[in-house]
Amino acid sequence: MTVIATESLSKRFPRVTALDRLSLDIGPGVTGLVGSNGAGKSTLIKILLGLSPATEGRAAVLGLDVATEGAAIRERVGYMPEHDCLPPDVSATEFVVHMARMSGLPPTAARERTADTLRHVGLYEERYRPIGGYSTGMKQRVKLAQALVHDPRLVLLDEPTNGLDPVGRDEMLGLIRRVHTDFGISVLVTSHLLGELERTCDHVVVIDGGSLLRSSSTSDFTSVTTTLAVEVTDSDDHPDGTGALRKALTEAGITLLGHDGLDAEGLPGAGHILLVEATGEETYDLVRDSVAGLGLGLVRMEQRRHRIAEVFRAGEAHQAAPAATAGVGQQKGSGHHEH
Ligand SMILES: Nc1ncnc2c1ncn2[C@@H]1O[C@H](COP(=O)(O)OP(=O)(O)OP(=O)(O)O)[C@@H](O)[C@H]1O
Repeated sequence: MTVIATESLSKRFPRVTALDRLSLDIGPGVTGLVGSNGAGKSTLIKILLGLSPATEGRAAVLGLDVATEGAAIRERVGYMPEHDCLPPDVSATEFVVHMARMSGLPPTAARERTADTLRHVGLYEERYRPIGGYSTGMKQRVKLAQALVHDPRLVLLDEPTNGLDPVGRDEMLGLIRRVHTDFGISVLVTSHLLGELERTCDHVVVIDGGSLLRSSSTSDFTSVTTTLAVEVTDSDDHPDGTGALRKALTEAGITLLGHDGLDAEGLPGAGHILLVEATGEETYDLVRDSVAGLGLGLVRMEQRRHRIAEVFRAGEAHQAAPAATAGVGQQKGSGHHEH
C-alpha cells in the first residue's frame, strides 16, 4: 500500500528550484526524509498537505490528490511544523483541545483525546501550565501531541528533534517510533541528522537540491560491507600497537582503508580503529596472525555495516563537484562507500 506517492514533482520559486522532478513511493511505517538545510524537505511537506501548489508533477497522500483534495488530506494527516508556533499564554491542554476542535472533534472527544495524547508524549503533569514557561523539549512534545490528537493515519513531522539535547532527542525519537508501533500511524519524519533516522526509521529517503538521491529500506542502507574494523591494544614492545599493526598488514599486502573517522555518528574510538578491506576468509586469518605475531591484544575485529551518513556524504560530494556526476550508485569501488 502506498501512503505517499509523488510523480516528477517540481516546485520552482523565482530564484530557486526547491523540488526538481521528485518521484517517490512511500509505504506504511516510519520513513525518514533526509537532506541538508534547503534540500526541499519543508517544501515537500507543504505540497503534501495541499497547502502549497506544485509547479509541475503530481502527488497523492493516502490516495488523495494534493491539488484537489487538500482538505480531505488534512483531516487524515497530522502535521508538526518545524518552527516555534505555539501561543505562550495558554496551557498545553487548552491548545491541544483547540486543535482537536479545529479538526472537527466534538467537545468531549476533543478533551479525551487531548488527555490521551498529552499522556502519550509525557506531558501529563504539566498540562495545565502556560506553554510560554515550557522548555524546548516540552514545546516539541506539544507540537507532536497536536499532530496526533485527531487520530490521523499519517503524521508529517518536520525536524522534530530540532533544538533538543541528546537525551531529549532520544526521547523524541522513542516517542516517534511508538506513534507507529502503538497506534499504527504512519510517520514521515524529516531530519538533517542521519544517525538518528538510522535508528528510528524503517525506510529512508535522501534528497538533495530537491532531487532524489536514494530511497531504500534502512537495512539496505546499512548492509554489511567488506570492511573489517580492527582495534588492538598497545604493548611494551609496541607502544603504538595500531601503528605497528598497520605496518605489518601493509607489508602482508592487505589494503587498509584508513582510520575510522565516523565517531561523530556514534562509532567509538576515533583514530585507533583500522579499517581493513576483507577479500575473503584469509584476511581474518592474516589479521589474527599479525596481531598475535606482534604480541598485541585484539580488542575487536568486526565486519562493518554501512552507515547512512556515508551515502549522504556521497551526495554532498556530488553537490560540491557536479562535473564528477558522482551519484550514490556510482560510488562503487571507492573503499567503504561500496555497496
Ligand atoms: N516561499 C519561498 N520563496 C522562495 N524560496 C523558497 C520559499 N520556500 C522555500 N524556498 C527555498 O526553497 C529551497 C528549499 O527550502 P525548504 O525549506 O523546503 O528546505 P528544507 O530542506 O526544509 O530546509 P530547512 O531544514 O532549512 O527548512 C531553499 O533554497 C529555500 O530558500
